[in-house]
Amino acid sequence: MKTIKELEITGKRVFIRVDFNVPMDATQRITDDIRVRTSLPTIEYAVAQGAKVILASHLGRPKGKRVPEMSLAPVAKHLEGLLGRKVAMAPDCVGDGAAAMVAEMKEGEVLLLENLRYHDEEQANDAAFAGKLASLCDVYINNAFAVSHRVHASVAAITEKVAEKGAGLLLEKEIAFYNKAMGEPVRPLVAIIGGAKISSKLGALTNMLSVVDKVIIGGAMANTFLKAQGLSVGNSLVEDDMLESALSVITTCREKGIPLYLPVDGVVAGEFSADAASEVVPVDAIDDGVMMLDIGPETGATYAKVVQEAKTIVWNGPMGAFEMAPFSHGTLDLVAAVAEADALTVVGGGDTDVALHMAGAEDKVSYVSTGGGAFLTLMEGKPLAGVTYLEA
Ligand SMILES: Nc1ncnc2c1ncn2[C@@H]1O[C@H](COP(=O)(O)OP(=O)(O)OP(=O)(O)O)[C@@H](O)[C@H]1O
Ligand SMILES: O=C(O)[C@H](O)COP(=O)(O)O
Repeated sequence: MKTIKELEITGKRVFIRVDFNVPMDATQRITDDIRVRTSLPTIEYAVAQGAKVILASHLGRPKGKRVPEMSLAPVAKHLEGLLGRKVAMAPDCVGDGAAAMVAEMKEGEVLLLENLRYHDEEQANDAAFAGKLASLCDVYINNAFAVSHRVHASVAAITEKVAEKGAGLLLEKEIAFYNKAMGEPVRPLVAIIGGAKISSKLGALTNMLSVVDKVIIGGAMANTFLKAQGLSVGNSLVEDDMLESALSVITTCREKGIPLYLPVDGVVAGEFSADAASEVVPVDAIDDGVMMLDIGPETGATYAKVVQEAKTIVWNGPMGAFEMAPFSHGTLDLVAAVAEADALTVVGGGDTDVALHMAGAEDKVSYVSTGGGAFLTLMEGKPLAGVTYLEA
């Protein structure tokens, strides 16, 4: 896979697929701009090289309709502030309007196309649609790591329609950090897996077991592991159809001699609410009427110790329902431990990133991935479609 720096882009129309799928509040104010900021080095490089920079992204899931709340116009404004230069906004990503704006571009100018997913053909990986996008440019760059697990027109089919293609600096960096952590890890390598469901992370968990030295489990997925071991977890979120899978992970760890850390205590409450009265109980004393919403302090202390001894850490998924203050300690304390660890630390997953931000620790880990599903795909040991198409 070539990178943007290996391609001749001066004076050329360079189409950069970015992932500006950013969270916005009801007034369309961007509430977290990490995906925009991490795109800047590639955009600035292309501008400095005198390319005509055409940016394209999706935002949300408008299902082929022009949903005004999912317009990228607010992102163009925001990007303008970050870049310190004008960012023109095209009325659509294909069609005469976009083509006319591209035709008038001068070297070093930046244009953002409107939401790719206003067209069904984007997610259908439609070849004709990809051809229309490709007709806007001379060079295609994929810098959209977070959507590179999707076989969509602007990620996949377009690569077959352009003369020159390559990776942007963000895509390159994401892959490099992940490969450094998982490909040639300084050991011990510790995987921390949390979040809501085992079902969404079983593939990642299973794949990680062939590489990691220790595994820490937290979040709601720990409940299923505890239940699989015969413990009563009350009303806690459990995936009953995953009990067998949880047991098989436990067995594999035992056979391979991989320590698997599960909670020994937890913070429980009668309801999923920030105002609910909560208490700490051992995991073998969870009453019928309550649910476990965070790991407890004893568990947190053990997890912190494992993290402190690690030389490489890969983390996806929070330890509890951290959005609510009474259940945030497990996750935030672990963020603090990971931040202090003398280790290569790679963190991925939307909610895990939010927790890092809450703790103000995003600069204290080696790398924060911009991907959720894409990061998980790497953890599953699967190739990223976007990368495969760039290499073909
Ligand atoms: N014990 C628990 N009971 C119920 N919900 C929990 C529990 N622990 C964590 N959660 C919830 O799990 C969610 C995060 O899980 P998820 O697997 O989506 O994390 P992620 O991989 O970091 O994020 P994303 O899926 O956005 O990339 C949070 O909303 C959190 O409240
Ligand atoms: O937010 C993400 O994970 C990416 O932008 C991909 O979005 P999608 O899950 O809607 O394809």
